[in-house]
Amino acid sequence: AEKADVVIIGAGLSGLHSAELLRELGMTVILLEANDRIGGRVQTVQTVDGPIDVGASQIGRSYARVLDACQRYDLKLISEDRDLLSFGGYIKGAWVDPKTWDTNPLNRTVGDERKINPILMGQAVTAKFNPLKEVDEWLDPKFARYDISLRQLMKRNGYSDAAIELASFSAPGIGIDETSMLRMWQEETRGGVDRRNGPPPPVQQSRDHPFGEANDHNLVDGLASTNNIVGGCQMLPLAMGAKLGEAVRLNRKVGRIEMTGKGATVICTDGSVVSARFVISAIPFSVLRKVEIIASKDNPLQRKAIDTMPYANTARMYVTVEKPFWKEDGLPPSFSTDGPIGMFWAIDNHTGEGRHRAMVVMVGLVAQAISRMEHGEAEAYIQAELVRMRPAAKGLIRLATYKDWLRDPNQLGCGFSLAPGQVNAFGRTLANPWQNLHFAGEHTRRLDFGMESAMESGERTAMEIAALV
Ligand SMILES: Cc1cc2nc3c(=O)[nH]c(=O)nc-3n(C[C@H](O)[C@H](O)[C@H](O)COP(=O)(O)OP(=O)(O)OC[C@H]3O[C@@H](n4cnc5c(N)ncnc54)[C@H](O)[C@@H]3O)c2cc1C
Repeated sequence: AEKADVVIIGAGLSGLHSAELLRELGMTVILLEANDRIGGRVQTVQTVDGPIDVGASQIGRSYARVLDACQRYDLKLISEDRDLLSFGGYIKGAWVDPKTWDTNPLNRTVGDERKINPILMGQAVTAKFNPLKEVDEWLDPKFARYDISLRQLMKRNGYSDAAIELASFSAPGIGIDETSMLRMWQEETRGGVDRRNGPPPPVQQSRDHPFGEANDHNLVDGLASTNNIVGGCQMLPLAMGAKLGEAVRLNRKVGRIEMTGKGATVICTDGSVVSARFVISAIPFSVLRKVEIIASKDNPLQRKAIDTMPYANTARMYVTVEKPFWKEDGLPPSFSTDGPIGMFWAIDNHTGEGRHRAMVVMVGLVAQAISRMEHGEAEAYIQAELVRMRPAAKGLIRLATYKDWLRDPNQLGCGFSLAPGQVNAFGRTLANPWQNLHFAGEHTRRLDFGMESAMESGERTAMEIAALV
């Protein structure tokens, strides 16, 4: 067996950051990566239309560690150019205008609910009842009673069945029954930090699209509210990996971890073996549950977390629209639907004419359903659905690339979730070490979100180990 002080499983941002910090502390590190590339959920695909980030791309002003790493590796940031054109809704087989929804006969909600944009019901209710002020409060037992679903929250607060039905297709998280409110509010409360770092309102207030995809483009200390890395986001893990050099081993899928109390042995599916004093699992629980973990002391609660933590999916089809078909049919360029393709995001090209970039964005239960189809079948189905709803789009949509994160065998999902009851059951302890096994990855976040949470967890595990040697 090869030997190192620390063996890290997974070369996503969390594993890479942990490795760079442990190396700075003088430890020997080996990083085992199942894939033939590093970066995990940071992936840039080269297409005929240029590089496209099919995973993470957006870097906020308060991404301290990510920004610091970009500076260290001399990566250039630019204000994101992905503002969305205005949104409509295709609900129950009809086009609805959010502005006149209040008086639309299809609107069966009651009282004040009638005024809520139907494509935003889930998000609006989630935001309205968020009791958290600080980024760590989602784990505070003081808020344990909110470890419930969005449906339960809406029922508790007297919402009509029609409002609950609408909320089910715009619920943040996996779905209206599947995700704990505390998990949803963690993300929302953390998002508030970025908003506080931006220019004062009303800069973004006039936008009529709902998904926080509008960049305010106002530079504060040289940063817009949303920034991208020039050349694609994968430039960051590539730079980190290049510095680690031969410590990163590609095509090494871990199949087994054996812990003895004094150390651990990690065995890959190709038969190669690495022994180390410490192991860091920097892979999602969706794939860790396929790894055999042998420990001299069992940890039933952690096993439960690894085995049952749900993962959300997103599938996205990135396309070029040859000419703006919305000028033909007079409907809003972007739209959200309660049907099987979720959302169509038309991206502003700043001229209003000619080619536009666009994305079909499937999240939640819609994304889980589309995953049952092979890529080719899914692409054809999505194109057909688009043309069914927007006949004017026929022949004008050209595929750039498609990515379904649930079908990626090294990811099996796009991001961690916690079901109602799971924050109280194991959410507060799942980042704790189990003998020599430490846990990094965005799913072990405490305060942060997105790429920054992966970096946060890499830093935490490096500090845990530094404190033990
Ligand atoms: C579509 C999408 C859009 C996103 N957009 C943003 C955004 O705009 N901004 C933002 O901040 N965040 C975004 N995120 C979130 C961000 O990408 C993640 O939080 C972050 O990259 C996770 O890093 P990680 O190290 O925790 O895990 P990962 O990146 O998943 O790394 C895990 C690694 O482990 C490897 N692995 C798996 N199994 C094994 C095994 N058995 N043996 C060895 N290796 C294994 C995998 O191949 C992978 O490389 C997005 C995510 C997705 C999917």
